[in-house]
Amino acid sequence: MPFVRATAYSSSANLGAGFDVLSLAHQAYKDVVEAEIVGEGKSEVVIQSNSDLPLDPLKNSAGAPVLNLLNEMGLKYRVKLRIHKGVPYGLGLGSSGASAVAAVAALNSLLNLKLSLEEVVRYATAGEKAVSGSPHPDNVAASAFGGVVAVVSTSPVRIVTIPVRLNFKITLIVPRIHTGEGKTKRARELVPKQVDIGKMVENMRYLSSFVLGITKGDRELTRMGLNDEIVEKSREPLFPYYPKIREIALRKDAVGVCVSGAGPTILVLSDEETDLEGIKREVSTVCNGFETVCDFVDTQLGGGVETERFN
Ligand SMILES: Nc1ncnc2c1ncn2[C@@H]1O[C@H](COP(=O)(O)OP(=O)(O)OP(=O)(O)O)[C@@H](O)[C@H]1O
Ligand SMILES: N[C@@H](CCO)C(=O)O
Repeated sequence: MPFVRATAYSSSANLGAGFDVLSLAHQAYKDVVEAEIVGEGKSEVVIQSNSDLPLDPLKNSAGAPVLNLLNEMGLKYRVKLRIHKGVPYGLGLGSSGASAVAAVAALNSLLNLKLSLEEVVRYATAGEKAVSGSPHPDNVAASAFGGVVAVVSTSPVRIVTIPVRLNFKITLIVPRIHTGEGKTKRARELVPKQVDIGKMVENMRYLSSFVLGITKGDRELTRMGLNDEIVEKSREPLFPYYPKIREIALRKDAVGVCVSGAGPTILVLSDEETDLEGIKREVSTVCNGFETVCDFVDTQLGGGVETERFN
C-alpha cells in the first residue's frame, strides 16, 4: 500500500518576549512520520513508534490531530502512523510539535487533501493541546514553515515567515535531565494571567527590537531584543541556571540568548565576534554546579516540513 513519509525539524519557541508568537526551526533534530491507510469504514488511528511515547492516539501529539482531522472531514479510514522520533522530548525543542506537523502533513499528502500550510498548523495544534492542555501554535508553525516565524493570528491561523538578514549560528544548551510528563503544561501554569503594564511595554520593546534586528541585519538591535521580563522570569524555578548562563553568553559577546520554548534548553545565537568556546567552557562548569551535564548542539535554521510519497 502507498504511504507518505513526512519530516519535520525541531524548534525553539518564544525567542525572548515572543511567547506563543515567535519561533524558529533548527536542523538539530527531526521527527519522521509515515502515514498509510490500512483500513476503511471507521475513522481510526494506530501508532507504531520507536520510542516509549503513548501509543494511544489521543495521548500522542501525532495521533490526536490526525484523528481530529479524520473526524472533522468525515474520512472513514484506519490510518497507521509510524513515528520515528528524533526530537528529544520534554526539553523545549518542540518535540510534540514536530510529530504533530509531520503526521498532519503526511496524511494531507497521502489523501491529497490540499490543506494549506496554515491549515496543517491549525490541525497540528490539536497535538499540542492533547499533550500540554494548550493549542500553542508557535512550535508547530516553525516546524511547518521553517525558518523564523511569527504567528500573527490564531483565528484564522496566519503565519508570517520573518526574512532574516542577520548572520548567526545557533547553539542549543541541552541539559541531560528528564522533565517527566507534561513539562510544558506545568511551565504554562507558572505564566501569570495578568501582568504589569510597564513589563508589557518593556516586552513589546524587546519583541520589536528583536524582529527589527534580524530583519534589518542589526546585531545590536537583535541582542537588545532577545529578552523577556515576563514568561522566562515566571518560569525561572524550572531552570535556575539560566541567569548565570545568560550572563556568561552576553559577556562572551553572543548575538543573543534566551530560553528555548518552555525550557530547560537554552538557545544561544552567535557569530564571529562571539567567544563560543569560552561560553561552552564556562557553561559546562555552571551545569556541573547544578549537578547536571549539558550538551552543546551547534546547528542552523531548519526548513519546513517535507513529504515524500512511496507507491
Ligand atoms: N509524538 C510525541 N512527541 C513528543 N512528545 C509527545 C508525543 N506524544 C506525546 N508526547 C508527550 O508530550 C510531552 C512532551 O511535550 P512538551 O510540550 O512537554 O515538551 P516538548 O514538546 O518536548 O518541548 P516544548 O517545550 O518545545 O514544547 C511528553 O510528556 C510526552 O510524553
Ligand atoms: N510558547 C510555548 C512554547 C512551548 O515550547 C510555551 O512557552 O509554553
